[in-house]
Amino acid sequence: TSRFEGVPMAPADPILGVSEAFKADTNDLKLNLGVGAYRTEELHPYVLEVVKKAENLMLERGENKEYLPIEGLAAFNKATAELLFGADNPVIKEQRVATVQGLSGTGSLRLAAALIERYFPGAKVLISAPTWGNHKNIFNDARVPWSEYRYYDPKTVGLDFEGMIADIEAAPEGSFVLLHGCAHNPTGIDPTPEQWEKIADVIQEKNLIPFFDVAYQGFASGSLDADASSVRLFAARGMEVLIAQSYSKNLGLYSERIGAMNVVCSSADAAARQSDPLTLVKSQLKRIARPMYSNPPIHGARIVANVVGDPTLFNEWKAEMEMMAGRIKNVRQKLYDSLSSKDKSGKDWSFVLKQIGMFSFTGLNKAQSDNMTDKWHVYMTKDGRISLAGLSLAKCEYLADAIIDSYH
Ligand SMILES: Cc1[nH+]cc(COP(=O)(O)O)c(/C=N/[C@@H](CC(=O)O)C(=O)O)c1O
Repeated sequence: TSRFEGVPMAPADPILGVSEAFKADTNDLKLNLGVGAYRTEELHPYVLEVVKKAENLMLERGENKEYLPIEGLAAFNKATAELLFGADNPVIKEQRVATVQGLSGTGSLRLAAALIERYFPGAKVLISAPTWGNHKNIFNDARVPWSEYRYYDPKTVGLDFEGMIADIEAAPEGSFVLLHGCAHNPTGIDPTPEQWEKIADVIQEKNLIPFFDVAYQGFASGSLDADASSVRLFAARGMEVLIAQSYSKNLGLYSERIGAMNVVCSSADAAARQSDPLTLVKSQLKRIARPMYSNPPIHGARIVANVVGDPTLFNEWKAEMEMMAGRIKNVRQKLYDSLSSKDKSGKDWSFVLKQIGMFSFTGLNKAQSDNMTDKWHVYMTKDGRISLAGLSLAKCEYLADAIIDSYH
């Protein structure tokens, strides 16, 4: 007998496990609306043109594969902070941002969780109800306590703003509040600019710490600046903020694992570098990263630095992001049209149009989601989320039939 027999079977991942089930399905009607990964109208994965151009440039240069510093590629760290805030933002000019390259969004969130666990003992993180399927795992494994703030209101299929504010107001001083920068996952429901102002007010009044997860900058609206407006609003108030970034979706670098952890500190006493909070925080993020993975992979960092660093490539990237966001908006509209023309029940499907980003939160419960898969071969997460990025215009009628059948 093996000494590993006592190891229990881990549950399938609520999101990535759906892709495994999809692959196993032999029915050619099958649709993978599970994982949030962009697909073309032909439902193929998409490598951005600018990524190919940057990689050709890199190949011609014949760069080496020496270890990166623990904090990552300097050119990437500079570019990623400037993308997030805008190069002329005071937090950049005053050098009040510490940036450490992370293993994409997940790895960056994990670095921050480890920092919280180590230097903010007892502090908890407030996460939205519902939230991205991996947030709870990340904080559980980092042994950081969390609790939920109300976010989704099934009655209005909208934001429960009063509940959200009440739960944030009730949080103990010094708690971290995890916020989705844009394109909330899984609901696709974002606060309005006025609501973001109120959220910032409450976090400031209650002396809480804002912690942004920015996984879709530029991919939600097609504009890098618009999608970063919530983060920039908090920074403009002089607040200290944690921000995790990912280039999985907006630059299509899913498996390159490229992202960053940014910390905005209120004071950056550049002279007294030793006691400067940024230096202290960066030193501890490095201390955490070294035994975890030592130093990050260089390839994705170079791609981002090359794309952002070259004005032609940067503009081409913006155009490709608008194209991707545009295709998803078209699919969203076509799905809405199909649902409202096919469904005779009089149900109001306009929530499908109001939601932003990659996902639509259908309101289908677990049993109904199971019906989508078992009967219609539509693969989606059991919280009722569908990734529109995996949907083509050609398949919208079929999906509408499946949703209507599953609802009623
Ligand atoms: C909000 C959010 N934050 C972080 C991540 C992590 O992505 P990374 O590739 O580590 O940078 C994802 C990925 N979301 C999609 C894929 C996944 O679950 O990993 C998803 O929700 O389908 C998010 O949706």
